[in-house]
Amino acid sequence: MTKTVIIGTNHAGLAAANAILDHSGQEVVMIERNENFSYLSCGTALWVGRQIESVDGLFYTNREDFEAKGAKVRTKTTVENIDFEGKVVHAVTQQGEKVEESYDKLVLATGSVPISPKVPGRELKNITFMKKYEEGQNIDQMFEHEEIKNIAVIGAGYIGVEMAEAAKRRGKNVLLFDALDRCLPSYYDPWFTDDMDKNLAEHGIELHYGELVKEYKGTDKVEQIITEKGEYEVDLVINAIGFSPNNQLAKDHLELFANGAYLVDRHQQTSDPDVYAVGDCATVYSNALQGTTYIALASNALRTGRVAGENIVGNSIESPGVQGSNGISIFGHHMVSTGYSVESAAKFDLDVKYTDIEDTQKPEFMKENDDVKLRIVYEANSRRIVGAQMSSTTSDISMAIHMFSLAIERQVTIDELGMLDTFFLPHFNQPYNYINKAALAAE
Ligand SMILES: Cc1cc2nc3c(=O)[nH]c(=O)nc-3n(C[C@H](O)[C@H](O)[C@H](O)COP(=O)(O)OP(=O)(O)OC[C@H]3O[C@@H](n4cnc5c(N)ncnc54)[C@H](O)[C@@H]3O)c2cc1C
Ligand SMILES: NC(=O)C1=CN([C@@H]2O[C@H](COP(=O)(O)OP(=O)(O)OC[C@H]3O[C@@H](n4cnc5c(N)ncnc54)[C@H](O)[C@@H]3O)[C@@H](O)[C@H]2O)C=CC1
Repeated sequence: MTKTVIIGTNHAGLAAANAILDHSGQEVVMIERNENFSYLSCGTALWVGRQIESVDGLFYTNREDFEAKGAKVRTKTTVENIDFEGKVVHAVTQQGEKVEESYDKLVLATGSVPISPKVPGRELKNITFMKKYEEGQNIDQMFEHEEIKNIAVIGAGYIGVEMAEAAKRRGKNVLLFDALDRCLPSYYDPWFTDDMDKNLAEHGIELHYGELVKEYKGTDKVEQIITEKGEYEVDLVINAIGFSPNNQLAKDHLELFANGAYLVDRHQQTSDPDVYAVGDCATVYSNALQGTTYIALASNALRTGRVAGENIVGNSIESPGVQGSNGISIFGHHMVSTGYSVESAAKFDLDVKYTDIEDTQKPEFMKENDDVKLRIVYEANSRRIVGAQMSSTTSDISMAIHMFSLAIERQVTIDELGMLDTFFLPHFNQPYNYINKAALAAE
């Protein structure tokens, strides 16, 4: 009987536990410092912005599901340290009781922690992050109060843009700050983010780009934000300037990636053969980069958790690697991307070209139509596709990006895409689909 201890039971830890518990003869202990399980943080902005009726649906499992499969589940229990020689995990419960668990195999699924801007006044009340369920609940309750009028969101990445929309949907004044000169810089080129910035501004969100917070001012609660460009009255600050891997428990024992994530191979194994790392605390293999990188996404957490679990029970499977596919929809403006944008490719020294198209999805003669914008990024010498970005204000384009994700994984070239068999039916497509057209136009 192999005994596996899993530290952290959110998306990655749960996926690993499920993969192991699907096989007999396994002992699994799951340790989690929070009380709740499997919270889909992506729903926070939807709930706070009242786009969904309740938060209840944002939990997709619970401890009873895992106990029914024979796992021992320790919630409200924080792992304090790990004896890697003796293979023993030391933890403490919220009541202060010391517990320890020996292990044959260990899965680190401790996720990520929000990056906190080190500015004076950050300890004032009404300055919050947006990672945990409780933080989302707290923001939601504060939005109930009339006097909470001016909301500053620091960071115009995924969380920041989604929370800015949520606050605006609740009738608040919203100031959105970012260190860079646009929103969503990690995954999209300006050709796309300019449209999103226009969409945000048209919905009354005040954009403060290229503006760094220097200080928070107030007596007990935050009242003002000071930047190098001005001073702003605020009642609530939401910090969303990125995550860093939570490597607290093993940073002195395991090999680390440049940003501190646990370095893992394609089996999710760390430099200690009995220790696996999954989700936001670990690296991933990028098929676009053809190398190791760090991409914190729930989609990666689920897949890496499963790969680790399968390897622990003896199925020596390899991760197929990832493309960092992602999407966002703000006031009905949909954007999806996979792999690298032109700007992010440059950061990774990928020498790329790109081809763009703006088109309608159906023939002009159709009464109703959908707009679509597509950029395909490909490596200059190999001509293999390394990225794609798409947007539409009228239709769901998410399925198309999955095709580009597979194309990157399988190293399809831009020339192969030009003659890809895409069906023609006026209700859906033109005789030459916009994907074919963009690829055929590639230089
Ligand atoms: C607001 C928001 C919206 C998001 N939206 C999306 C989205 O739409 N799509 C997407 O793909 N991704 C999204 N993400 C990112 C996604 O949530 C993360 O990539 C995902 O949660 C990573 O899962 P994980 O299990 O690796 O880590 P985490 O979710 O960070 O979970 C780690 C767990 O480990 C526990 N833990 C840590 N240390 C200890 C310890 N010492 N002892 C015991 N327990 C410990 C923590 O309490 C936590 O429960 C969003 C994130 C946020 C914050
Ligand atoms: N739809 C989706 O797929 C979603 C994914 N996520 C994931 O969760 C993780 C965390 O999301 P975010 O916190 O939004 O990170 P992010 O990396 O997407 O955005 C962080 C933003 O903060 C800015 N920034 C950095 N330092 C700053 C500073 N000092 N002052 C002002 N701005 C600063 C950056 O320029 C960037 O625009 C990301 O990995 C993201 O992929 C989160 C929400 C939704």
